[in-house]
This record gives sequence, C-alpha cells and structure tokens, in this order.
Amino acid sequence: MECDQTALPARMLLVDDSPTNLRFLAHVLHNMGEIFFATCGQDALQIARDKQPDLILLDVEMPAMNGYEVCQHLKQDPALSDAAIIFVTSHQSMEHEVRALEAGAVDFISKPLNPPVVRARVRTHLTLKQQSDKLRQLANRDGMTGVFNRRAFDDMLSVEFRRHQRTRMPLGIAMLDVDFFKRYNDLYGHLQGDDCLRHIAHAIVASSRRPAESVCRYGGEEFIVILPNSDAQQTLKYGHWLREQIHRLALPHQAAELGIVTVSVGVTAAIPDASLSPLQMVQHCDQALYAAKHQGRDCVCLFQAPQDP
Ligand SMILES: Nc1nc2c(ncn2[C@@H]2O[C@H](COP(=O)(O)OP(=O)(O)OP(=O)(O)O)[C@@H](O)[C@H]2O)c(=O)[nH]1
Repeated sequence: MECDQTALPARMLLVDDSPTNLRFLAHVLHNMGEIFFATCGQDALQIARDKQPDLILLDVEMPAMNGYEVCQHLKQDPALSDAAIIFVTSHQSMEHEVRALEAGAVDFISKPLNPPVVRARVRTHLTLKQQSDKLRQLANRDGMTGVFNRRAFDDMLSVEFRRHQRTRMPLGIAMLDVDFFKRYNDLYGHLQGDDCLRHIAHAIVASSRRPAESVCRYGGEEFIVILPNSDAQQTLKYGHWLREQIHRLALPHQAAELGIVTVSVGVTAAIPDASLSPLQMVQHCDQALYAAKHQGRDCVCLFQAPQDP
C-alpha cells in the first residue's frame, strides 16, 4: 500500500552558502540519515521539493535569499511545510531566536557549532518528526483499507484543484461504487464484506501507477481517485481500466448477475477555473456514477455538462 514511510532513513537537507560549513555539518551528522546539500535559498527550495526532507538545517545569513525567506517559502508550500526546520546562525540574541521560531522553525542552533549538541538536537527533532508523520498518517488513512480517508481526500483535492488552476492543466476524478453490495453482505456476512472492500482497495491502488494518483475511501463501499493532468479521455480510459481490474479479481458474488463482484464508475475531468469548485467536481463525478448505476451497473460513465438550449 502507498505511503508508509516509517521504515525509511531520515532525510536531512543542509543549507549554507559556505561549502566548508556544509562539510563540517555533514561530518557531525554522519550515520544519522541521508544528507542533501544546498548552497543558496533557490537550490534549497528545489531540493526540498525533489527530496522531501524530514529536517532542514538552514543557515540564516545567505546572499540573495536569507534563511528566514527560505523558511517562509517552505512553510507556505503544503508539500514542504511539514519538514522540521532548525536555523543555524552566528547571531545569539533573543530577538533572532524569536524571529526564527516565529518563522516556523522548531529550533535554533548557534555557531560555533558544538557537535554533540547538534547531534542531540537533530536526533530529538527527527524523532518528533517521525511521530508526527505517524499521527498524520493515522489521521489521513481509512483504518479498514489503508487508503486515504474522506478528510484527506478533501484536502488533497483542494490542493490539486488550485495547482491545476495555476498550471491550466486538466484534473480528473474517478468515483467507484461496488454493485449490489447490500446483497453481498446479506449473502456472505459483514466480515467477508469488509474483506471484499480491502481486496478492491488494493486493486485500485495497484491500478494507480502514477505516485500522485491518490486513492481514497469516500464512503462505505465508494472509492474515489484523483488523477492529476488527466483530460476527459484519459480519465475515462482509467475508469475502464479500473472496472477491468475489479473483474480480474473475480471475487465470487452469487447474488449478482455475473456471479462476481463488479463496480460502477463515474468520471469527470476539467481544467479548473473560477466557474468551478472542488465540490462541484465531486458532484459531477457523483452524477456520472449515478448514470452508470442507472445504465445497469458494471460500466463507466463520463460526466457530460448539460448543453445550453
Ligand atoms: N461489509 C461492509 N459493508 C459496508 C461497509 N460500508 C457500507 N457497507 C454496506 O454497503 C451496502 C450498500 O448498499 P446500497 O447503498 O443499497 O448499495 P448496493 O447494494 O451496493 O446497490 P447499488 O449500489 O445500487 O449497486 C450497505 O448494505 C452497507 O451496509 C463496510 O465498511 N463494510
């Protein structure tokens, strides 16, 4: 299943315009995780996006973009804002310490660096970061299937919606509902019904090959997938692919016409603009799903905007 990163080694990004300082810090932190380097603010932001570090040791005094500005950019970006930031500076005044903490840093280390103190503080903040990652993961996941839950879906959709608004790229959504699931529960029992939902969740995750495709449990026997950069045809194709993957599972369902578990899928895609909201996109997807059920189930429908008379 996606996204359990608890077993991964810690990732640290060291940012300082002096290569000598970077070498020294890397030496101090050896064996504590994977280390990346940046010698200016712009590079730091790019590397943070690419490598998703757990912790960033950020020099305050740098040309072009200083540490506080880098911190501000990191905290404004939802994809980067969870990294723990420790400022490293030769300023020792209370005023600088307060400014660093107000900017969103978790700690403040003064130069000259004392290696055992640096290691101890980094270790503490890596432990805290791991714990908050675990809590976040628990809060965002559906306990039964392990995929994202409805709350996580709402957050991810609004982030993706804004991102696609900026890039003017199409955003797709596919919503899937198990057919005749009440009959399934009635025939096989609720526990086997739970198992069936877990199999379906795994199959959807396995069918979602791009890392940014986010699979969520939307309600009881309903799942929803966010498909970045997908136009209507690509989203429709994905919907058909999903339906076929559930067929391939061949989960027995003697109370359904085909004798196996099938799903109905509704899909929609749009380049988000001011006339559309994330909620409306979900409603469109739901309407398409309703149409698929209406057409006899075990099929895929694309939302069609009503034509002007
Ligand atoms: N086992 C199990 N059943 C669930 C869960 N969540 C919802 N359900 C059941 O899913 C069934 C959904 O029933 P309906 O909404 O009538 O839909 P359906 O029987 O699938 O019929 P169609 O959607 O029209 O094909 C209900 O019986 C719910 O109790 C769950 O977590 N586990």
